[in-house]
Amino acid sequence: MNTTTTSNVAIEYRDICKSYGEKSVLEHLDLKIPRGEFVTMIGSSGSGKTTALKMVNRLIEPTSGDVLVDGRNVRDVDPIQLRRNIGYAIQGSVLFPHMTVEDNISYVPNLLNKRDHERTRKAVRKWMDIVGLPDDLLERYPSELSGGQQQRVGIARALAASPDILLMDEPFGAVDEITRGQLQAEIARIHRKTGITVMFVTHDIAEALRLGTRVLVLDAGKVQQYSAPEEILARPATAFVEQLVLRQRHACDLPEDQLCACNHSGAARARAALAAK
Ligand SMILES: Nc1ncnc2c1ncn2[C@@H]1O[C@H](COP(=O)(O)OP(=O)(O)OP(=O)(O)O)[C@@H](O)[C@H]1O
Repeated sequence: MNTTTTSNVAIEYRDICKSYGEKSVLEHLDLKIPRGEFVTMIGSSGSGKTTALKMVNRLIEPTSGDVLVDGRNVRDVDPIQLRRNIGYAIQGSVLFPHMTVEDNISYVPNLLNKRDHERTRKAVRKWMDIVGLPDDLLERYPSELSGGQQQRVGIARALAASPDILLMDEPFGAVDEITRGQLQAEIARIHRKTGITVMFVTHDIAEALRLGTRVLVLDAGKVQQYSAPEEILARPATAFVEQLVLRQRHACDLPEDQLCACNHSGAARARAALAAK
C-alpha cells in the first residue's frame, strides 16, 4: 500500500523529461521523496543525477513535467526565495574566498535576520560545533583551511539558514578516506537530529547504502530502483542494480551469499532482511 500522501511529500518529480538538443538525459521521471528521507542517488556517469538534483532549486529547468517542493510547483516560486529554504553543498570548495569562515557561514542567515546579528552569531557557532569544527577557525579564510575543513564549512553554510531540504552533489568526493568517513557520520547525525530532507548524489555504492534511507539508482535517465538499502541489496530490481550490489560485496571482500559487514546501518538492516528471507 502506498502511504505517501501529498502532505508528507517534500519533493516530487512529475513526468520529468530533460533533453539537451537531441540528447535525452531524463525520461519520464516520476518520484516522490517523503519529508525527512535521506535519498542517495547513484548511477552511471551521465545518467542524469546532477540534472535531477538541480531541478529542485531551479538551477536547471526541465524540458517538460513539473517539480514540486512542499506541494508547490517550483516554476511558481521565485528562485531566490526557493533557494533560501534549500541548502546546497557540492564537491570542492564553494566558499567565498575573500570572506572569513564566520562571514561565509553567516551570509544567508544575515540576509534572513538582518537585525538580529547576535542570533546569527550563535547559529554560526552551533553549526561549527555540529560539523565538528573548532571556533578558532572562525577568523580564517578558506585558503587557510584543509580540504576537509573547507568541506565542513561548506556544509555548515548550506545548513546555517535551517533549510527544510538539503541538496548534496558528491560533497565528499574530494576528501581523503578518513575525513570522508567522519563527514558521512556527521551528515547522518545531522539528518537524524534535524529531520531535514536530504538528496545526496554519490558515485560510491557503499556511501549510498550507508547514508540513504532510500537509494535511487539511475541509469541512462531512467529509474532502475528506488528502495530502502536493504531492499536494494536483497532484491536488486535490474541487472544494472545487481552489478552495483556485486561491486559492493566485492569491495567488502565477502562471499556473494553474504552482505557487506561494513559498519553501517544500511548493511545491518540488509543483513537482517536477508536473514529473515
Ligand atoms: N548544459 C549541458 N549541455 C549539454 N549537455 C549537458 C549539459 N549538462 C549536462 N549535460 C549532459 O547531460 C547528461 C547528464 O548529466 P548529469 O550531470 O546530470 O549526469 P550525472 O549522472 O550527474 O553524471 P556524473 O556522475 O558524471 O556527474 C550528461 O551526458 C551530460 O554530458
